[in-house]
Amino acid sequence: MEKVSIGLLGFGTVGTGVVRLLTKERERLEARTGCTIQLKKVLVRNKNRPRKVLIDNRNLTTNAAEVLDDPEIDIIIELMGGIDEAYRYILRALNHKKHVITANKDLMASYGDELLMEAKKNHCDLYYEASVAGGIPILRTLTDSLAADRIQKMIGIVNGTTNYILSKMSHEGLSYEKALSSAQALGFAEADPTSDVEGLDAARKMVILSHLAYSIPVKLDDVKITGITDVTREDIIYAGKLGYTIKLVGISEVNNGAIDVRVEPTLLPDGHPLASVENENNAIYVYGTALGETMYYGPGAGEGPTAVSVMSDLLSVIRNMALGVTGNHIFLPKREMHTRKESLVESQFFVRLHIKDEPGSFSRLTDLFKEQGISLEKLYQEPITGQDAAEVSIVTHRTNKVLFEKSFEIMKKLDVVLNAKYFRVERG
Ligand SMILES: NC(=O)C1=CN([C@@H]2O[C@H](COP(=O)(O)OP(=O)(O)OC[C@H]3O[C@@H](n4cnc5c(N)ncnc54)[C@H](OP(=O)(O)O)[C@@H]3O)[C@@H](O)[C@H]2O)C=CC1
Ligand SMILES: N[C@@H](CC=O)C(=O)O
Ligand code: NA
Repeated sequence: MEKVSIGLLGFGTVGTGVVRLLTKERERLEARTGCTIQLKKVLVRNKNRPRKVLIDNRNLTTNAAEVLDDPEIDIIIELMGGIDEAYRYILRALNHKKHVITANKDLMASYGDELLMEAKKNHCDLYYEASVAGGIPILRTLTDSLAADRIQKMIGIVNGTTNYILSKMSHEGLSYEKALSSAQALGFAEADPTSDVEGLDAARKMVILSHLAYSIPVKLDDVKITGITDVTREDIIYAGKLGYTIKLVGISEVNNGAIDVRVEPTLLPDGHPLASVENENNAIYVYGTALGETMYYGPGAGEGPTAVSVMSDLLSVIRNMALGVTGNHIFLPKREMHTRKESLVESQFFVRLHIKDEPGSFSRLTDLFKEQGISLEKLYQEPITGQDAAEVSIVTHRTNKVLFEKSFEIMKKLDVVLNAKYFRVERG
Protein backbone atom coordinates (compact mmCIF):
# COMPACT_ATOMS: atom_id res chain seq x y z
CA MET A 1 0.00 0.00 0.00
CA GLU A 2 1.71 3.19 -1.17
CA LYS A 3 -0.95 5.75 -0.52
CA VAL A 4 -4.22 6.23 1.39
CA SER A 5 -6.67 8.99 0.49
CA ILE A 6 -8.86 10.64 3.03
CA GLY A 7 -12.09 12.59 2.73
CA LEU A 8 -12.89 14.90 5.62
CA LEU A 9 -16.50 15.81 6.42
CA GLY A 10 -16.33 19.01 8.50
CA PHE A 11 -13.53 21.51 9.02
CA GLY A 12 -14.46 23.14 12.34
CA THR A 13 -12.68 22.78 15.69
CA VAL A 14 -11.80 19.09 15.41
CA GLY A 15 -11.37 19.09 11.63
CA THR A 16 -8.86 21.93 12.00
CA GLY A 17 -6.98 19.91 14.62
CA VAL A 18 -6.84 16.92 12.31
CA VAL A 19 -5.49 18.95 9.38
CA ARG A 20 -2.96 20.65 11.68
CA LEU A 21 -1.70 17.30 13.03
CA LEU A 22 -1.56 15.79 9.59
CA THR A 23 0.46 18.75 8.32
CA LYS A 24 2.82 19.08 11.30
CA GLU A 25 3.41 15.38 11.87
CA ARG A 26 3.26 14.17 8.29
CA GLU A 27 6.78 12.79 8.18
CA ARG A 28 6.40 10.85 11.43
CA LEU A 29 2.93 9.55 10.56
CA GLU A 30 4.00 8.41 7.13
CA ALA A 31 7.12 6.74 8.51
CA ARG A 32 4.90 4.90 10.97
CA THR A 33 2.33 3.75 8.44
CA GLY A 34 4.75 3.26 5.58
CA CYS A 35 2.45 5.08 3.16
CA THR A 36 1.62 8.56 1.91
CA ILE A 37 -1.48 10.06 3.53
CA GLN A 38 -3.37 12.31 1.14
CA LEU A 39 -6.15 14.63 2.28
CA LYS A 40 -8.14 14.65 -0.93
CA LYS A 41 -11.39 16.48 -0.19
CA VAL A 42 -12.91 18.45 2.68
CA LEU A 43 -16.67 18.97 2.94
CA VAL A 44 -17.83 22.25 4.51
CA ARG A 45 -21.03 24.26 4.61
CA ASN A 46 -19.44 27.56 3.60
CA LYS A 47 -16.35 27.60 1.38
CA ASN A 48 -15.70 31.29 2.03
CA ARG A 49 -15.43 31.06 5.79
CA PRO A 50 -11.92 32.01 6.98
CA ARG A 51 -10.01 28.90 8.15
CA LYS A 52 -7.41 28.60 10.89
CA VAL A 53 -5.10 26.36 8.90
CA LEU A 54 -4.06 26.67 5.33
CA ILE A 55 -5.29 24.06 2.88
CA ASP A 56 -5.52 24.06 -0.88
CA ASN A 57 -8.86 25.79 -1.53
CA ARG A 58 -9.50 23.45 -4.45
CA ASN A 59 -9.87 20.62 -1.92
CA LEU A 60 -12.84 22.33 -0.23
CA THR A 61 -16.31 21.40 -1.41
CA THR A 62 -19.90 21.88 -0.36
CA ASN A 63 -20.99 18.86 -2.38
CA ALA A 64 -20.99 15.70 -0.24
CA ALA A 65 -21.05 13.44 -3.32
CA GLU A 66 -17.61 14.71 -4.34
CA VAL A 67 -16.23 13.15 -1.18
CA LEU A 68 -18.47 10.15 -0.58
CA ASP A 69 -18.59 8.91 -4.15
CA ASP A 70 -14.93 9.48 -5.05
CA PRO A 71 -13.56 5.98 -5.75
CA GLU A 72 -10.04 7.13 -4.86
CA ILE A 73 -10.98 8.00 -1.28
CA ASP A 74 -10.34 5.08 1.10
CA ILE A 75 -11.23 6.61 4.47
CA ILE A 76 -13.91 9.10 5.52
CA ILE A 77 -13.40 11.14 8.69
CA GLU A 78 -16.77 12.52 9.83
CA LEU A 79 -16.40 15.67 11.98
CA MET A 80 -19.58 17.57 11.07
CA GLY A 81 -21.74 16.62 14.02
CA GLY A 82 -25.53 16.24 13.97
CA ILE A 83 -27.42 13.03 13.39
CA ASP A 84 -29.44 12.76 10.17
CA GLU A 85 -26.93 13.91 7.56
CA ALA A 86 -24.00 12.31 9.36
CA TYR A 87 -25.92 9.00 9.47
CA ARG A 88 -26.72 9.11 5.74
CA TYR A 89 -23.18 10.10 4.79
CA ILE A 90 -21.54 7.40 6.91
CA LEU A 91 -23.90 4.75 5.60
CA ARG A 92 -23.18 5.84 2.04
CA ALA A 93 -19.42 5.79 2.70
CA LEU A 94 -19.61 2.26 4.16
CA ASN A 95 -21.68 1.05 1.24
CA HIS A 96 -18.95 2.40 -1.04
CA LYS A 97 -16.49 0.26 1.01
CA LYS A 98 -14.84 3.24 2.64
CA HIS A 99 -13.60 2.99 6.21
CA VAL A 100 -15.03 5.55 8.61
CA ILE A 101 -13.75 7.43 11.64
CA THR A 102 -16.11 9.67 13.57
CA ALA A 103 -16.16 11.82 16.72
CA ASN A 104 -19.94 11.92 16.68
CA LYS A 105 -21.43 10.66 19.97
CA ASP A 106 -24.92 11.91 19.09
CA LEU A 107 -24.88 9.44 16.23
CA MET A 108 -22.99 6.58 17.86
CA ALA A 109 -25.12 6.59 21.03
CA SER A 110 -28.29 6.04 18.98
CA TYR A 111 -27.16 4.26 15.81
CA GLY A 112 -23.78 2.83 16.82
CA ASP A 113 -24.73 -0.84 16.64
CA GLU A 114 -26.50 -0.46 13.33
CA LEU A 115 -23.55 1.36 11.75
CA LEU A 116 -21.00 -1.07 13.18
CA MET A 117 -23.02 -3.93 11.72
CA GLU A 118 -23.09 -2.19 8.34
CA ALA A 119 -19.33 -1.64 8.56
CA LYS A 120 -18.74 -5.32 9.26
CA LYS A 121 -21.01 -6.32 6.39
CA ASN A 122 -18.89 -4.18 4.05
CA HIS A 123 -15.58 -5.39 5.56
CA CYS A 124 -14.92 -1.83 6.68
CA ASP A 125 -13.60 -0.34 9.89
CA LEU A 126 -15.65 2.13 11.91
CA TYR A 127 -13.72 3.74 14.77
CA TYR A 128 -15.03 6.43 17.15
CA GLU A 129 -12.52 6.97 19.97
CA ALA A 130 -12.93 10.77 19.90
CA SER A 131 -16.66 10.49 20.58
CA VAL A 132 -16.17 9.92 24.32
CA ALA A 133 -13.89 12.02 26.53
CA GLY A 134 -12.03 13.70 23.64
CA GLY A 135 -8.35 12.86 23.99
CA ILE A 136 -8.65 10.10 26.61
CA PRO A 137 -8.27 6.66 24.99
CA ILE A 138 -11.18 5.23 26.97
CA LEU A 139 -12.94 3.21 24.26
CA ARG A 140 -9.73 1.36 23.41
CA THR A 141 -9.15 0.81 27.12
CA LEU A 142 -12.57 -0.77 27.62
CA THR A 143 -12.49 -2.89 24.47
CA ASP A 144 -8.83 -3.97 24.67
CA SER A 145 -7.01 -3.38 27.94
CA LEU A 146 -9.94 -4.20 30.27
CA ALA A 147 -11.62 -6.79 28.06
CA ALA A 148 -10.73 -9.66 30.39
CA ASP A 149 -12.35 -8.08 33.44
CA ARG A 150 -16.01 -7.77 34.41
CA ILE A 151 -16.81 -4.07 34.82
CA GLN A 152 -19.33 -3.25 37.56
CA LYS A 153 -19.47 0.52 37.61
CA MET A 154 -18.15 3.63 35.90
CA ILE A 155 -18.26 7.17 37.22
CA GLY A 156 -17.28 9.81 34.74
CA ILE A 157 -16.85 13.48 34.18
CA VAL A 158 -17.39 13.16 30.45
CA ASN A 159 -18.41 16.63 29.32
CA GLY A 160 -15.65 19.22 29.02
CA THR A 161 -17.93 22.24 28.59
CA THR A 162 -19.90 21.77 31.81
CA ASN A 163 -16.79 20.88 33.80
CA TYR A 164 -15.16 24.04 32.45
CA ILE A 165 -18.21 26.13 33.40
CA LEU A 166 -18.43 24.71 36.93
CA SER A 167 -14.65 25.15 37.44
CA LYS A 168 -14.74 28.78 36.32
CA MET A 169 -17.81 29.49 38.48
CA SER A 170 -16.10 27.85 41.48
CA HIS A 171 -12.59 29.24 41.27
CA GLU A 172 -12.80 32.46 39.31
CA GLY A 173 -16.27 33.62 40.29
CA LEU A 174 -17.36 33.74 36.63
CA SER A 175 -21.08 33.87 35.92
CA TYR A 176 -22.64 30.83 34.22
CA GLU A 177 -23.19 32.88 31.02
CA LYS A 178 -19.59 34.17 30.85
CA ALA A 179 -18.15 30.71 31.50
CA LEU A 180 -20.35 29.20 28.78
CA SER A 181 -19.33 31.81 26.18
CA SER A 182 -15.70 31.19 27.04
CA ALA A 183 -16.17 27.41 26.58
CA GLN A 184 -17.80 28.13 23.21
CA ALA A 185 -14.98 30.45 22.13
CA LEU A 186 -12.44 27.76 23.02
CA GLY A 187 -14.27 25.23 20.83
CA PHE A 188 -15.33 22.86 23.64
CA ALA A 189 -19.09 23.30 23.33
CA GLU A 190 -21.38 21.60 20.83
CA ALA A 191 -22.78 23.66 17.94
CA ASP A 192 -25.92 23.88 20.09
CA PRO A 193 -24.58 23.98 23.68
CA THR A 194 -27.98 22.95 25.07
CA SER A 195 -26.89 19.34 24.78
CA ASP A 196 -23.83 20.11 26.92
CA VAL A 197 -25.50 22.10 29.68
CA GLU A 198 -28.63 19.94 29.85
CA GLY A 199 -26.59 16.77 30.27
CA LEU A 200 -27.55 15.08 26.99
CA ASP A 201 -23.99 15.02 25.63
CA ALA A 202 -22.73 13.34 28.82
CA ALA A 203 -25.68 10.90 28.70
CA ARG A 204 -24.80 9.90 25.14
CA LYS A 205 -21.23 9.24 26.20
CA MET A 206 -22.40 7.14 29.17
CA VAL A 207 -24.56 5.11 26.75
CA ILE A 208 -21.52 4.41 24.54
CA LEU A 209 -19.37 3.51 27.55
CA SER A 210 -22.08 1.22 28.95
CA HIS A 211 -22.44 -0.66 25.65
CA LEU A 212 -18.72 -1.31 25.56
CA ALA A 213 -18.26 -2.09 29.24
CA TYR A 214 -21.21 -4.43 29.80
CA SER A 215 -22.50 -5.32 26.35
CA ILE A 216 -25.95 -4.24 27.52
CA PRO A 217 -28.06 -2.38 24.93
CA VAL A 218 -28.71 0.75 27.00
CA LYS A 219 -30.88 3.32 25.24
CA LEU A 220 -30.65 7.07 25.72
CA ASP A 221 -34.24 7.01 27.02
CA ASP A 222 -33.10 4.72 29.84
CA VAL A 223 -30.74 7.40 31.19
CA LYS A 224 -32.00 9.77 33.87
CA ILE A 225 -30.61 13.15 32.89
CA THR A 226 -30.28 16.44 34.77
CA GLY A 227 -27.99 19.19 33.50
CA ILE A 228 -26.25 22.09 35.22
CA THR A 229 -28.57 24.95 34.26
CA ASP A 230 -29.96 25.17 37.80
CA VAL A 231 -26.59 25.05 39.56
CA THR A 232 -25.79 28.46 41.06
CA ARG A 233 -22.62 29.94 42.49
CA GLU A 234 -24.29 29.80 45.91
CA ASP A 235 -24.81 26.04 45.54
CA ILE A 236 -21.10 25.70 44.78
CA ILE A 237 -20.11 27.92 47.72
CA TYR A 238 -22.31 26.16 50.29
CA ALA A 239 -21.35 22.70 49.06
CA GLY A 240 -17.74 23.87 49.49
CA LYS A 241 -18.39 24.89 53.10
CA LEU A 242 -19.36 21.29 53.86
CA GLY A 243 -16.30 19.90 52.03
CA TYR A 244 -17.78 19.06 48.62
CA THR A 245 -17.26 20.03 44.98
CA ILE A 246 -20.18 20.04 42.49
CA LYS A 247 -19.51 18.26 39.18
CA LEU A 248 -21.71 17.01 36.37
CA VAL A 249 -21.22 13.30 36.85
CA GLY A 250 -22.30 10.31 34.77
CA ILE A 251 -22.81 7.04 36.64
CA SER A 252 -23.36 3.67 35.05
CA GLU A 253 -23.74 0.72 37.34
CA VAL A 254 -24.76 -2.92 37.09
CA ASN A 255 -26.07 -4.31 40.32
CA ASN A 256 -28.27 -7.31 41.21
CA GLY A 257 -29.18 -7.96 37.58
CA ALA A 258 -30.25 -4.38 36.87
CA ILE A 259 -28.55 -1.43 35.22
CA ASP A 260 -28.70 2.17 36.33
CA VAL A 261 -27.33 4.99 34.17
CA ARG A 262 -27.72 8.61 35.21
CA VAL A 263 -26.19 12.01 34.61
CA GLU A 264 -26.67 14.71 37.21
CA PRO A 265 -24.90 17.50 39.10
CA THR A 266 -23.39 15.63 42.02
CA LEU A 267 -21.50 16.59 45.16
CA LEU A 268 -18.14 14.84 45.38
CA PRO A 269 -16.19 14.90 48.65
CA ASP A 270 -13.20 17.22 48.13
CA GLY A 271 -10.83 14.26 48.53
CA HIS A 272 -12.54 12.23 45.76
CA PRO A 273 -10.20 11.80 42.76
CA LEU A 274 -12.88 13.20 40.42
CA ALA A 275 -13.30 16.36 42.54
CA SER A 276 -9.95 17.74 41.38
CA VAL A 277 -10.68 17.28 37.65
CA GLU A 278 -10.80 20.88 36.45
CA ASN A 279 -11.72 22.87 33.35
CA GLU A 280 -12.26 20.90 30.13
CA ASN A 281 -10.53 17.85 31.54
CA ASN A 282 -12.50 14.62 31.83
CA ALA A 283 -11.96 11.50 33.89
CA ILE A 284 -13.57 8.09 34.02
CA TYR A 285 -13.36 6.00 37.15
CA VAL A 286 -13.82 2.31 36.36
CA TYR A 287 -14.58 -0.44 38.92
CA GLY A 288 -13.48 -3.83 37.60
CA THR A 289 -14.18 -7.06 39.47
CA ALA A 290 -10.63 -8.40 39.28
CA LEU A 291 -8.67 -5.24 38.54
CA GLY A 292 -10.30 -3.02 41.16
CA GLU A 293 -10.44 0.74 40.65
CA THR A 294 -8.68 2.56 37.81
CA MET A 295 -9.05 6.12 36.60
CA TYR A 296 -8.46 7.55 33.13
CA TYR A 297 -7.84 11.27 33.02
CA GLY A 298 -7.06 13.93 30.43
CA PRO A 299 -8.41 16.66 28.15
CA GLY A 300 -12.00 15.83 27.23
CA ALA A 301 -12.58 18.45 24.54
CA GLY A 302 -10.77 20.87 22.27
CA GLU A 303 -8.99 20.88 18.97
CA GLY A 304 -5.65 19.20 19.72
CA PRO A 305 -6.70 16.42 22.14
CA THR A 306 -9.71 15.37 20.08
CA ALA A 307 -7.66 15.38 16.89
CA VAL A 308 -5.15 13.01 18.52
CA SER A 309 -7.91 10.45 19.10
CA VAL A 310 -9.16 10.83 15.52
CA MET A 311 -5.66 10.45 14.13
CA SER A 312 -4.94 7.40 16.29
CA ASP A 313 -8.07 5.82 14.83
CA LEU A 314 -6.72 6.71 11.40
CA LEU A 315 -3.45 4.93 12.14
CA SER A 316 -5.40 1.85 13.30
CA VAL A 317 -7.43 1.80 10.10
CA ILE A 318 -4.32 2.15 7.93
CA ARG A 319 -2.65 -0.68 9.88
CA ASN A 320 -5.72 -2.89 9.42
CA MET A 321 -5.82 -2.08 5.71
CA ALA A 322 -2.16 -3.02 5.34
CA LEU A 323 -2.74 -6.29 7.20
CA GLY A 324 -6.00 -7.00 5.33
CA VAL A 325 -8.01 -7.29 8.56
CA THR A 326 -10.51 -4.44 8.31
CA GLY A 327 -14.15 -4.90 9.31
CA ASN A 328 -13.41 -7.18 12.23
CA HIS A 329 -15.44 -5.42 14.86
CA ILE A 330 -16.27 -7.89 17.64
CA PHE A 331 -19.96 -8.14 18.54
CA LEU A 332 -20.37 -9.62 21.97
CA PRO A 333 -23.67 -11.35 22.74
CA LYS A 334 -26.01 -8.71 24.15
CA ARG A 335 -27.12 -9.12 27.75
CA GLU A 336 -30.69 -7.87 28.15
CA MET A 337 -31.14 -6.20 31.51
CA HIS A 338 -33.90 -4.07 33.01
CA THR A 339 -33.19 -0.65 34.46
CA ARG A 340 -32.94 -0.43 38.22
CA LYS A 341 -36.18 0.72 39.88
CA GLU A 342 -35.91 4.17 41.49
CA SER A 343 -37.31 2.61 44.67
CA LEU A 344 -34.09 0.59 44.97
CA VAL A 345 -31.70 3.52 44.52
CA GLU A 346 -29.89 4.66 47.68
CA SER A 347 -27.70 7.71 48.12
CA GLN A 348 -26.69 10.59 50.32
CA PHE A 349 -28.30 13.93 49.51
CA PHE A 350 -27.33 17.57 49.94
CA VAL A 351 -30.23 19.89 50.70
CA ARG A 352 -29.89 23.66 50.47
CA LEU A 353 -32.69 25.83 51.77
CA HIS A 354 -33.66 29.23 52.99
CA ILE A 355 -35.77 29.23 56.13
CA LYS A 356 -37.41 31.93 58.19
CA ASP A 357 -34.91 33.12 60.79
CA GLU A 358 -37.16 32.61 63.82
CA PRO A 359 -37.03 30.41 66.91
CA GLY A 360 -37.89 26.78 66.20
CA SER A 361 -37.43 26.92 62.40
CA PHE A 362 -34.35 24.77 62.35
CA SER A 363 -35.78 22.12 64.67
CA ARG A 364 -38.86 21.84 62.40
CA LEU A 365 -36.49 20.61 59.71
CA THR A 366 -34.53 18.21 61.86
CA ASP A 367 -37.76 16.87 63.40
CA LEU A 368 -39.14 16.17 59.93
CA PHE A 369 -36.07 14.21 58.87
CA LYS A 370 -36.22 12.29 62.17
CA GLU A 371 -39.90 11.43 61.65
CA GLN A 372 -39.09 10.16 58.14
CA GLY A 373 -36.24 8.01 59.44
CA ILE A 374 -33.53 9.95 57.57
CA SER A 375 -30.43 10.67 59.62
CA LEU A 376 -28.23 13.67 58.95
CA GLU A 377 -24.46 13.68 58.56
CA LYS A 378 -23.66 17.39 58.24
CA LEU A 379 -25.49 20.63 58.97
CA TYR A 380 -24.60 24.24 58.33
CA GLN A 381 -26.62 27.35 59.12
CA GLU A 382 -25.92 31.06 58.80
CA PRO A 383 -28.14 34.14 58.80
CA ILE A 384 -28.64 35.94 55.49
CA THR A 385 -27.66 39.57 56.06
CA GLY A 386 -30.45 42.08 55.65
CA GLN A 387 -33.20 39.45 55.54
CA ASP A 388 -35.19 37.63 58.20
CA ALA A 389 -33.97 34.40 56.75
CA ALA A 390 -31.21 31.85 57.24
CA GLU A 391 -29.21 29.77 54.81
CA VAL A 392 -29.21 26.07 55.70
CA SER A 393 -27.20 23.26 54.13
CA ILE A 394 -27.72 19.63 55.10
CA VAL A 395 -26.06 16.40 54.03
CA THR A 396 -28.07 13.28 54.83
CA HIS A 397 -26.69 9.85 55.55
CA ARG A 398 -27.29 7.22 52.88
CA THR A 399 -31.00 6.78 52.41
CA ASN A 400 -33.61 5.49 49.99
CA LYS A 401 -34.11 7.94 47.09
CA VAL A 402 -37.90 7.64 46.99
CA LEU A 403 -38.17 8.15 50.74
CA PHE A 404 -35.85 11.15 50.51
CA GLU A 405 -37.84 12.72 47.68
CA LYS A 406 -41.12 12.25 49.55
CA SER A 407 -39.61 13.91 52.65
CA PHE A 408 -38.19 16.73 50.55
CA GLU A 409 -41.65 17.48 49.13
CA ILE A 410 -43.12 17.60 52.65
CA MET A 411 -40.25 19.82 53.78
CA LYS A 412 -40.79 22.31 50.94
CA LYS A 413 -44.36 22.82 52.14
CA LEU A 414 -43.38 23.67 55.75
CA ASP A 415 -44.33 27.31 56.45
CA VAL A 416 -40.80 28.05 57.71
CA VAL A 417 -39.21 26.96 54.43
CA LEU A 418 -38.85 29.75 51.84
CA ASN A 419 -37.17 27.73 49.09
CA ALA A 420 -35.25 24.47 48.80
CA LYS A 421 -33.29 22.33 46.34
CA TYR A 422 -31.25 19.18 46.52
CA PHE A 423 -28.40 17.32 44.82
CA ARG A 424 -27.10 13.77 45.04
CA VAL A 425 -23.89 13.17 46.97
CA GLU A 426 -21.36 10.55 45.83
CA ARG A 427 -19.46 8.57 48.44
CA GLY A 428 -15.75 9.30 48.93
N1 LIG B 1 -15.18 20.29 19.80
C1 LIG B 1 -14.77 19.31 20.59
O1 LIG B 1 -14.02 19.52 21.55
C2 LIG B 1 -15.24 17.92 20.33
C3 LIG B 1 -16.15 17.64 19.35
N2 LIG B 1 -16.55 16.35 19.14
C4 LIG B 1 -17.47 16.04 18.06
O2 LIG B 1 -16.80 16.27 16.83
C5 LIG B 1 -17.72 16.70 15.84
C6 LIG B 1 -17.26 18.04 15.28
O3 LIG B 1 -17.22 19.00 16.31
P1 LIG B 1 -16.59 20.45 16.10
O4 LIG B 1 -15.38 20.36 15.27
O5 LIG B 1 -16.51 21.05 17.43
O6 LIG B 1 -17.76 21.16 15.27
P2 LIG B 1 -17.74 22.56 14.52
O7 LIG B 1 -19.11 23.12 14.62
O8 LIG B 1 -16.60 23.39 14.97
O9 LIG B 1 -17.46 22.17 12.98
C7 LIG B 1 -18.38 21.51 12.18
C8 LIG B 1 -17.84 21.49 10.76
O10 LIG B 1 -18.71 20.72 9.95
C9 LIG B 1 -19.17 21.47 8.84
N3 LIG B 1 -20.56 21.08 8.67
C10 LIG B 1 -21.53 21.01 9.61
N4 LIG B 1 -22.68 20.58 9.07
C11 LIG B 1 -22.44 20.40 7.76
C12 LIG B 1 -23.24 19.98 6.67
N5 LIG B 1 -24.51 19.67 6.85
N6 LIG B 1 -22.66 19.88 5.45
C13 LIG B 1 -21.37 20.21 5.28
N7 LIG B 1 -20.56 20.62 6.28
C14 LIG B 1 -21.10 20.70 7.50
C15 LIG B 1 -19.00 22.93 9.20
O11 LIG B 1 -18.80 23.67 8.02
P3 LIG B 1 -18.46 25.26 8.04
O12 LIG B 1 -17.08 25.36 8.64
O13 LIG B 1 -18.49 25.70 6.63
O14 LIG B 1 -19.50 25.88 8.90
C16 LIG B 1 -17.75 22.86 10.09
O15 LIG B 1 -16.59 22.92 9.30
C17 LIG B 1 -19.07 16.73 16.52
O16 LIG B 1 -19.71 15.50 16.33
C18 LIG B 1 -18.71 16.90 17.99
O17 LIG B 1 -19.70 16.41 18.87
C19 LIG B 1 -16.06 15.30 19.88
C20 LIG B 1 -15.15 15.52 20.86
C21 LIG B 1 -14.69 16.86 21.20
N1 LIG C 1 -19.05 19.39 23.82
C1 LIG C 1 -18.27 18.27 24.21
C2 LIG C 1 -17.13 18.08 23.26
C3 LIG C 1 -16.48 16.79 23.44
O1 LIG C 1 -17.08 15.72 23.38
C4 LIG C 1 -17.73 18.50 25.61
O2 LIG C 1 -17.78 19.64 26.06
O3 LIG C 1 -17.29 17.54 26.23
NA1 NA D 1 -11.71 9.09 23.76
